[in-house]
Amino acid sequence: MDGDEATANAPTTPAVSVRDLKIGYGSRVLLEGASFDVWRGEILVILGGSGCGKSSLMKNMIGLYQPMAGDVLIAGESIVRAGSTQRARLQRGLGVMYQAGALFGSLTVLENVRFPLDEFTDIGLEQKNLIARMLLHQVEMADAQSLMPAELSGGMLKRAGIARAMALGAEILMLDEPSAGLDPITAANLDRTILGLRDSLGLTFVVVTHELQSILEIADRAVMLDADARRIIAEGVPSELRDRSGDERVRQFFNRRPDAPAISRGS
Ligand SMILES: Nc1ncnc2c1ncn2[C@@H]1O[C@H](COP(=O)(O)OP(=O)(O)OP(=O)(O)O)[C@@H](O)[C@H]1O
Repeated sequence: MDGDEATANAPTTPAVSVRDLKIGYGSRVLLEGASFDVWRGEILVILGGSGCGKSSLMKNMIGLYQPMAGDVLIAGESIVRAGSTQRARLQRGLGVMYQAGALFGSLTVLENVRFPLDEFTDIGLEQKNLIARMLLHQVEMADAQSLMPAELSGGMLKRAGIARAMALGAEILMLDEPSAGLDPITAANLDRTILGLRDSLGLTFVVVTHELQSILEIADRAVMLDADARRIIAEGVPSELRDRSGDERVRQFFNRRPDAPAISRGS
């Protein structure tokens, strides 16, 4: 048996691989020794309390910031060590939605979704409009294409942001706090859309959130960060982390207990 050949042909390259990553700002370290994989078609959630570095981790994963040490591989290629051309190519395979959807206020919803195609492709206008409408249809926003962002509800802004993140055909979507600021029903509907996109298009999602309900609903796996430990303190299936984690900090999070000391709250 040819082991090398088997390895080369095995469909085991993660969509994203985070390897011994150390991140921070200036001399301040937020997280170190972080390693995990995101598999194709998987929804992986990054969770943890406020300020533990979830968004910063995501920004390092998409090559927006340079980590202090370690590596991030996108489909096997390092986005950390990539030159600018290679990095731009890798980034085009990553669709990113920032917290508020970040739409341009002076453009219609359709124009916002079309924007990456206007910027990065030579496709004709009719074709681009067709793609943008199709994307809006996929996020259940077909009727809103002519509206301005100011006319949209919070949930609609997020949906339009997701459609725009998909415009260049990204297979990996990174969503920063998609349910933040949404009422529970709107958040649940958005969760359903995210699951639908994964199921119908096979997209891979990395979702930063601390919305417990959302985590339990959509995540195949979660990695949990902790500000004090500056490490990943848990990784696994959310319901198993909730029910079986031996770590009090993890149980506190999943059982919605406030930031009480991990000890002394027992019986
Ligand atoms: N560009 C930056 N320069 C310096 N410090 C930053 C920068 N961005 C974030 N920070 C700091 O890093 C820490 C982690 O921030 P980050 O936004 O990554 O956390 P988070 O877990 O996503 O928080 P939240 O859940 O509140 O959004 C915070 O103390 C923040 O002030």
